[in-house]
Amino acid sequence: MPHKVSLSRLKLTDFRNYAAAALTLDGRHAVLTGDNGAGKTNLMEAVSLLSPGRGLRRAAYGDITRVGAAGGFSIFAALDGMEGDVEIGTGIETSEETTARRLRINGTTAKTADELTDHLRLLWLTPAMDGLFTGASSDRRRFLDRLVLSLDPAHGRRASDFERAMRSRNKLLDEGRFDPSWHAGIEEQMASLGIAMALARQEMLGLLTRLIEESRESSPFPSASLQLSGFLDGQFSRPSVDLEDDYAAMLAESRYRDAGAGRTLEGPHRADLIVHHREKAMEAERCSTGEQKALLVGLVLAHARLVGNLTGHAPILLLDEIAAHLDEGRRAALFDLIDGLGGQAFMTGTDRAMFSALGDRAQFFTVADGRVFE
Ligand SMILES: Nc1ncnc2c1ncn2[C@@H]1O[C@H](COP(=O)(O)OP(=O)(O)OP(=O)(O)O)[C@@H](O)[C@H]1O
Repeated sequence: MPHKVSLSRLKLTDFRNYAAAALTLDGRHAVLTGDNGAGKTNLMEAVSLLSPGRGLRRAAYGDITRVGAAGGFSIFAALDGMEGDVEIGTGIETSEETTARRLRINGTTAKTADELTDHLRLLWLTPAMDGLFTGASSDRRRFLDRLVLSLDPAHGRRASDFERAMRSRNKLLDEGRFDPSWHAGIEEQMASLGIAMALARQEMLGLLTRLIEESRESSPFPSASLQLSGFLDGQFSRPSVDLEDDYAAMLAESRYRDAGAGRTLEGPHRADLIVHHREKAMEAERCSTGEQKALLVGLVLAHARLVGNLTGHAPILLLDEIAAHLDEGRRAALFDLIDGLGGQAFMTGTDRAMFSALGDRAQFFTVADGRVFE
């Protein structure tokens, strides 16, 4: 069983609808129940900001600050983390738009938010992700990149460096500048970063596929088969240096075409994650709403198991309204599966009775009007 990483304290100030709130957790799962609009998802969002990036809503930091607050928001958390006890403080100073947040780990300012991944890994599933299989490919790419990131923290830097290089190339093309040496430098950089990104995604899918196959029999959820499409299709077994050379050559050849299109038409930014319902041999997008949800839950839990196996530390799970729409038997099976992952899960719902099968495996909190109590 992987080591359990668990939050023991959470304090919020001027965060969404919380002027001030504090939770003391005892290491079990945390169930948050309350009416619509009470602040359950806001609490999950606060926990999600203990990972790099903009959290589970991908919100602008300025929007997170409580309306009417004089300054910015802050989050404080204490946890038994991957390297032992740790205290994390994060937030922004003013409610004005900002792209950076302050981050202190054990009282020391962190250089980058990537340092958070030394202490905990977080995975989430929210109702906003329900349309993942039918929605835009950019959402699936982001989902996939989050999966990669939770195992390979360098993936985020790679992706943002690739984006930056691609923007420079697009700008040169837009300005009608076709200086071969300028382009070659940028395109070489794009090739090395882009191929590394694609290979990291492919490796992640390979690991996940193997794990899904191994646990197929015991899972109450349908199993997904996963493929990347749209970039390097069928070429992943080739040496990466050859892939880099080919991609750089492809970029060099397509300068005029890309200038006409106003963007770079080939690359890891065009890849898509293709998911099939394995037992039905059906594309996920053609499955029913309930089947899609079950596939997604199965996928996220398989990934949580993978992170636990590979890092030796179970990730913290944020599962927003996960038990809704499930019958009693399926809910109980789901809770057993979540508990069996060995980590701490945060779960929300409107009705406490929905979580009764968790019994004393969970600590129950009531959320009402921006207040939270046991
Ligand atoms: N920056 C903000 N300042 C103050 N209130 C905010 C801010 N952002 C969001 N809210 C409010 O927070 C409230 C709680 O939102 P949240 O999404 O957490 O509810 P919830 O308990 O998850 O509800 P549901 O069951 O409907 O999903 C909403 O009424 C929303 O208007």
